[in-house]
Amino acid sequence: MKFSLIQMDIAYGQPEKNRKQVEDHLGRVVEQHRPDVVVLPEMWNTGYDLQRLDEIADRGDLPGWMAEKAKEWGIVFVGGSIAEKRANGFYNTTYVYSPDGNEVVRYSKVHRFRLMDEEKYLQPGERRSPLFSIGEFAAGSMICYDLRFPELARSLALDGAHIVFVPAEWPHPRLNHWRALLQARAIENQMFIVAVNRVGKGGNHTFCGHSMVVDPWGSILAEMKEEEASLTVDIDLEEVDRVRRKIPVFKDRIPDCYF
Ligand SMILES: O=C(O)CCC(=O)C(=O)O
Repeated sequence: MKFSLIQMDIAYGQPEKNRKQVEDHLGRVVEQHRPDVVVLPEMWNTGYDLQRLDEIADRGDLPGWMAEKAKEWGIVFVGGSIAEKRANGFYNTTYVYSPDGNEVVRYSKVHRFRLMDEEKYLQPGERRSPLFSIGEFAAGSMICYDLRFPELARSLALDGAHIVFVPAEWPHPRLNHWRALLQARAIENQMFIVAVNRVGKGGNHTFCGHSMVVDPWGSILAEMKEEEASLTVDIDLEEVDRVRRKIPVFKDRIPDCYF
């Protein structure tokens, strides 16, 4: 199965410009590589212009637009995440669509990143499983800072996830954390991690790119640098079961010992 990661710059607080950029990237990537799955970065419609969310957050247009794109291109579309306005506030939400344009899951980021003031502007997501299917395999999604909470990735793995997507806007100077945590989550849960970060500047932050695919053994199958680019990787999801048979971590867990 082919997975395309779109590592893009995001125009600060300019949703229309960003939608056009996504449309262009998507068309190019799909025509060139014919992927089965395409993944975008976090909050690709607005960037971290949190103070202007009332003006710029999506009010219900983008989910329908992403559904159409999934159908037009016949892809599983992991729509990164978008800033959206709901009746009770703003959320940072991932929508995933099947190739026939149906929504298969939506997940709003639960852990809010104080270093970038998320708790002042965004509501935490509701507690429900971000699990969905890609063919016969279970997949899950989390968003950026969620990566620091091994419990979430472990819950997805315990629910059967073979692959977890991590759309992000992860800034410098923590590139070393990004790389180490992605590998750690893949190794400890013996699953694929497909992580899509943005590049460029926004507000006071410079984002570090290095989107990558990590396999269940912890090897980085492919990694981008710090420029706008896309990456298409062939992933054999059956590798998860092979690794889990080799070192049967999930059989050897002793939940009673974990206080
Ligand atoms: O955890 C980090 O260092 C970065 C997290 C982040 O930038 C985010 O959640 O948007």
